[in-house]
Amino acid sequence: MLSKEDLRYEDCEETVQWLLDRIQSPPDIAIICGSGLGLLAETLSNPKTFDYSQIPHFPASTVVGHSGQLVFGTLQDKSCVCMKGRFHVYEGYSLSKVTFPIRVFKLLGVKVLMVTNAAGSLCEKYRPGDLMIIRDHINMPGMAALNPLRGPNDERFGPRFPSLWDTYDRDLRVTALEIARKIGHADLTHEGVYCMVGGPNFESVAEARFLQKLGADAVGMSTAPEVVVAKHCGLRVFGLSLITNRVAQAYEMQESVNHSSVLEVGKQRSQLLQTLITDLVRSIQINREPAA
Ligand SMILES: O=P(O)(O)O[C@@H]1C[C@H](O)[C@@H](CO)O1
Ligand code: HPA
Repeated sequence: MLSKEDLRYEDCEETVQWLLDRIQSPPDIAIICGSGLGLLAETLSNPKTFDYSQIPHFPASTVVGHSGQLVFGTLQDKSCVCMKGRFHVYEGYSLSKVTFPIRVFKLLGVKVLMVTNAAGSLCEKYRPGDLMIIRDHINMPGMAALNPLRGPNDERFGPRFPSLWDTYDRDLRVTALEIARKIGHADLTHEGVYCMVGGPNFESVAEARFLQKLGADAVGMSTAPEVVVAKHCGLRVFGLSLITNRVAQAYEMQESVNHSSVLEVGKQRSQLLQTLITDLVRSIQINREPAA
């Protein structure tokens, strides 16, 4: 049964119609800006911006560093939409709300979803300021039934039992690594496994050790639900983590992390992220089906 919190296909259609009435051309590519990474949205030309509070059924952003705006515009001649701020489960939102924008993007005609996030490093060789192209994820809440696909399945969005084996698009990952090499940042660009936890606390030492043993290279509090829903509805997905801190895996390690330091690293690396995403957008070929 759907709960009162769950948004339906018809709610999605309402939001899509509201947006279509106000934008010039529907987007082909959607970009979600993680904590402190909203400056990515400033790269769009001819921007048309909506506060989340204006958009029917959209939740509000409550986290510092997530300004709560949807920006439509052009990047490298591609029609794009940027989420300046995402929704997190720890804010108290249902997974249906957290992932609602993805379904809106799908119905708007988006083909490719690019997700960015801030994450802590569990891998010896990752340093704050490094980038991790997401190869795969571990959805900790999802594995414990906090999954955005829980409940009745609406086939208009996708199948009951989607497979996640090839979720993070191979061609986009390869191209992103090539771009990192070309712009001279191969040394700080890795490919790895992102693990989502519910947050909002940062990890205890025992939790960090556990996640590292599970095979996670970086840990954060978002992304997996958005990606599950994107894959469910057939979007190509690219994911990029900005490593903002090391996660202490020994009581002797003097690693302190807080949200301000996460945002600070985001600011320092925003130019690099913009360059990488912009070059990746340039490389994407969009095949729009001819109008009927
Ligand atoms: O939205 P993202 O996943 O980038 O935000 C990360 C996780 C928490 O929301 C916050 C912690 O500083 O950064
Ligand atoms: N843990 C969880 N989420 C995060 C971290 C972290 O260390 N850094 C940025 N987001």
